[in-house]
Amino acid sequence: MTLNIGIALSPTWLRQGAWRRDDSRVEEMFTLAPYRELARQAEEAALDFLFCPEAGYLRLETIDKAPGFATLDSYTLVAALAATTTRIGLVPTIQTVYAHPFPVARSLASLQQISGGRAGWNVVTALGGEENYGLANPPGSAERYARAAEFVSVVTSLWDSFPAEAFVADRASGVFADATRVRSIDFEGEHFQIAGPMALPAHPAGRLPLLQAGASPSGIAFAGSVADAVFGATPELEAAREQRTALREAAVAAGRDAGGIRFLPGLNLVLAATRGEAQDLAEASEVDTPLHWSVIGTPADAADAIEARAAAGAIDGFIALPGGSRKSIDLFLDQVVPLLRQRGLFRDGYQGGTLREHLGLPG
Ligand SMILES: Cc1cc2nc3c(=O)[nH]c(=O)nc-3n(C[C@H](O)[C@H](O)[C@H](O)COP(=O)(O)O)c2cc1C
Repeated sequence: MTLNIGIALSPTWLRQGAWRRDDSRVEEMFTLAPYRELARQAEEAALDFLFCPEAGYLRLETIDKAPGFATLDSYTLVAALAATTTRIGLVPTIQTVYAHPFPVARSLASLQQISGGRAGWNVVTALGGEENYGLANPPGSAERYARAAEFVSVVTSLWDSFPAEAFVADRASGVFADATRVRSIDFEGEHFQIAGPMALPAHPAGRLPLLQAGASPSGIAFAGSVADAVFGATPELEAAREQRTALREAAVAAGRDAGGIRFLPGLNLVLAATRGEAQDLAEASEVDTPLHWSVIGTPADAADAIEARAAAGAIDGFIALPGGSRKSIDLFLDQVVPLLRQRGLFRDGYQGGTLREHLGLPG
């Protein structure tokens, strides 16, 4: 079995009290430098993708003590890294509750072009932040997912409205684009009215892979109909197995193959050469890990935990969230990933150039 492996591009190594370490380089957290370095290391380890969450608002209650949701904007950061990397996939998070599909479709199509087919999109229905969009309350779950379904449908129609093959650029005949293949979409939905077409062609690599995060029955049904992969928060193995099964059933209910959707839970990793050191690191950094599956231990402990969940049918891969200190990133990429390779759980090097290829999706 080949796992799909991403790594979070948010500064997970500064979480809770870890930013206070002498070597945390917290002063650089709003510059490109630490993320460019993480991207380079992750690409050397041939990971599938960089995954950038996005909260879009700040929790005032905790900002005095820890960064919380204070981060660079997800899309902007990923777009900057498209220029500093060549192989690794790039997955920003963009919410569908307050955004508008036309600029989102355009931004992602542009990212797909400038990255040479390495872009993806983590579709979320927003954690919060309604106060920043003139609303007193967030819309209810059913409404958010109905809008998300329409949003994704219109974005994909816009991507298809100017297909890659329509960009001809034939100097001899003077044909720039095959106008018969570029079409308006004239979309009239419940939430959006958009004529189109998209103002740039699709990339020949094909449609951007869609990730999704949301765990309610509506979220799972939505993922079943559109997502290629799902980011989850499942601390316990049994919960992970149940969510993976529910997602596979939702894909089948939506007329897709069960294997067309991959479950990739978050994996907190606080790593050190010995278990004792890892425990000390977790304690010193006040790392608190209730939300996600967690390993506090050695690289071998992490590889064992990953192998056990894969063998139990609980995961198709994971998104690494290294914490405690930057050392956890180094140990994950330099030691855990090679151990997974030795155990036949991860491919050797890149076998393609696009995110679709890294994820094993049909072209
Ligand atoms: C593991 C996980 C990660 C999430 N990451 C984000 C995120 O980065 N940004 C965001 O706005 N919402 C994020 N969400 C929130 C979801 O988009 C969604 O609003 C929330 O989970 C409620 O939907 P649900 O009831 O289907 O779970 C995340 C949710 C989960 C479960």
